Amino acid sequence: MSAKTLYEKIIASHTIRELDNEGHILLYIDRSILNEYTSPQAFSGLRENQRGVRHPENILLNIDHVNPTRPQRDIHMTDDGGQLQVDYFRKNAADFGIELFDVLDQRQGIEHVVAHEQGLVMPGMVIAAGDSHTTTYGAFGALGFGIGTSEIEHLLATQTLVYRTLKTLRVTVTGVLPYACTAKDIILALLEQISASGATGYAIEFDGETIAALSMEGRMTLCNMAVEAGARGAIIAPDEKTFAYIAGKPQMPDGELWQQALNEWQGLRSDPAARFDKTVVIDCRDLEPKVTWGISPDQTGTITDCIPDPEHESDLVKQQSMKKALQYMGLKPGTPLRDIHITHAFIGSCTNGRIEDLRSAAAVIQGRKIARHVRGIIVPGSTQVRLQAEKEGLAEIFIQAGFEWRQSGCSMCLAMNEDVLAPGDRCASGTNRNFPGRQGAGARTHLMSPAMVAAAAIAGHLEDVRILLNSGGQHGSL
Ligand SMILES: CC(C)[C@H](C(=O)O)[C@@H](O)C(=O)O
Ligand code: SF4
Repeated sequence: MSAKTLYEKIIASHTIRELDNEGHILLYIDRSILNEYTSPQAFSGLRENQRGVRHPENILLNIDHVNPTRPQRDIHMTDDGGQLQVDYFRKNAADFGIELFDVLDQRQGIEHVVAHEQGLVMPGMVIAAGDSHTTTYGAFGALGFGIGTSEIEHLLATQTLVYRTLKTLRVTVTGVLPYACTAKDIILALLEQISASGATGYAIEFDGETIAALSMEGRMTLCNMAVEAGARGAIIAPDEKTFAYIAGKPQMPDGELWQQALNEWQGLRSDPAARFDKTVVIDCRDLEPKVTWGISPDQTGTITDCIPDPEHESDLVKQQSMKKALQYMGLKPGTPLRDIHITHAFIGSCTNGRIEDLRSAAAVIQGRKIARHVRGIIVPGSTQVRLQAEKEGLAEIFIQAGFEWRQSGCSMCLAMNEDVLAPGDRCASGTNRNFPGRQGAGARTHLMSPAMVAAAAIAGHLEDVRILLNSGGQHGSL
C-alpha cells in the first residue's frame, strides 16, 4: 500500500464510491452543525421534495449568527429578517427531530466553539457544515469544511456529499513562538507569505515543532483561519494533547469505547513517506505581533512596520489592490501602524473568542482602563466560555477597564445583529475577515490577536502589546 497523507487517509475511510476519474467521490459525512443563516433554503428544499432527514442524530442546529448579544439574553431577534430565520430554524428542529441549541440554552454559542465543547468533534471524522470556518475542526485531526445551501440539502437527505478531492499542502511551522506572539500571528504570517488564495484547491496539513507546542485553542485559531487562504480543510495530526483535551467532553465515548477510539486515533498521521503536492515552511523565530492594514487578511504587517507604499510594488495587480485597500481604509503609505487611531475594539468570534483568548486579553487589560474615545466590546465565543470567564474573574477585569461584556454569538465579527459599526469607524478586531463592510458599511477593520486588541483598546491606537506587557508592575506575560 502506498504511503498516504492524513487527509488521504480520512478521505479513503469515508469514500462510499468513486464517481469519475476526475477526483469526484461520494463522501460519507459523520456530522454537521447548521446555523439559522445558511440552512433555511435547504430545509425548504427538503419540504418541497417531501424528503426527510436521514440521520437527525448526526446533525445539530445552533443559533449564532443573528442573535443579539446584549447583556440580558432575549429569545427575540432585533430585526424582522433575523426573527424569521430563527422562527423557521426552531420549526425545522421540531419538525425534523433535530437537536437545537437555542439562545437560552447553556450549550449555545458560536458553532465552532460549541462543537468541540460538547465533544462533537473527534479525530478522523469528516464534518461538513453550512459555514466556511468549519475548517476549525482540523485542530482535532478531523476534516472540516464549509458547504453551500444545496449541498446542505443533499447532506440532510443522504448524510453524504458529492466531493472533489483536494490537493495537499503541507505547512511546516518551526521555531519557538517569540514573546507575545500567538497562533493568530502565525496564521497572519502564513497569509502574508502565501496570499489569500495561496491554499485554494488544497487541504492543508500543519506540522512542525511550533504546532506541537501550540495549545489546542491555538491550533483551532490556526485551522479556523486557514480558510482565509482558500483551504477547504486544514488538519493537524492528533496527539496526546488532543486526546487529553477531548477526554470527558459531554458527547465523547468513555470506558472501553474510548480505549478503542484511542487505538484507532493513534494511527491518524501522515505516513513518513507520504507525498504532498506542495510544501511551505513558516519560520517563527523572527515573528512579531501582526496587524492587518488592508481589506484582505494577507494585507498584513508587523506592528513595528509602516503602511507599505503601493508605488514600490512591482506586481501591478497587487499594486492596484493595495491602492484600493488604502483608499477604503483611509490610510497613507509610510504611516507607522502604531499611529493608527481606533474608535472600537472587539474581542470575540470563532477565531479568538475562547477562554485562552480572553485570558490573554485580560493579562494585558488587568488594572488598566481603555482609552476614553474607544468603545470596547467583548463577546465570548459561547455561553460556557462566558460562564468560565465570569468564574475566573476575567469578566470583572474587562468591565472595570470599560469594556462591554456580552452574551455569546457571532456579533460584530460579521455585523448581522445590532452590533454594527458606522461608516468611518475603525476597529481593532480579534476576528478573521476584514473585507469592506464586514463589520458595517464603510467601517474599517484591523485584524490582530486578542492581546493586541487589548493593547490597542488601552492605547487608543494600534499598539505593540509587548510595550504594555513590559510596563506596569504585575504584567509580564500573556
Ligand atoms: C454566514 C456564513 C455563510 C459565513 C461563513 O460561511 O463563513 C460567516 O460565518 C462568515 O464568517 O462569513
Ligand atoms: S464568528 Fe464570525 S467567522 Fe465565526 S462563524 Fe460567526 S460570523 Fe463566521
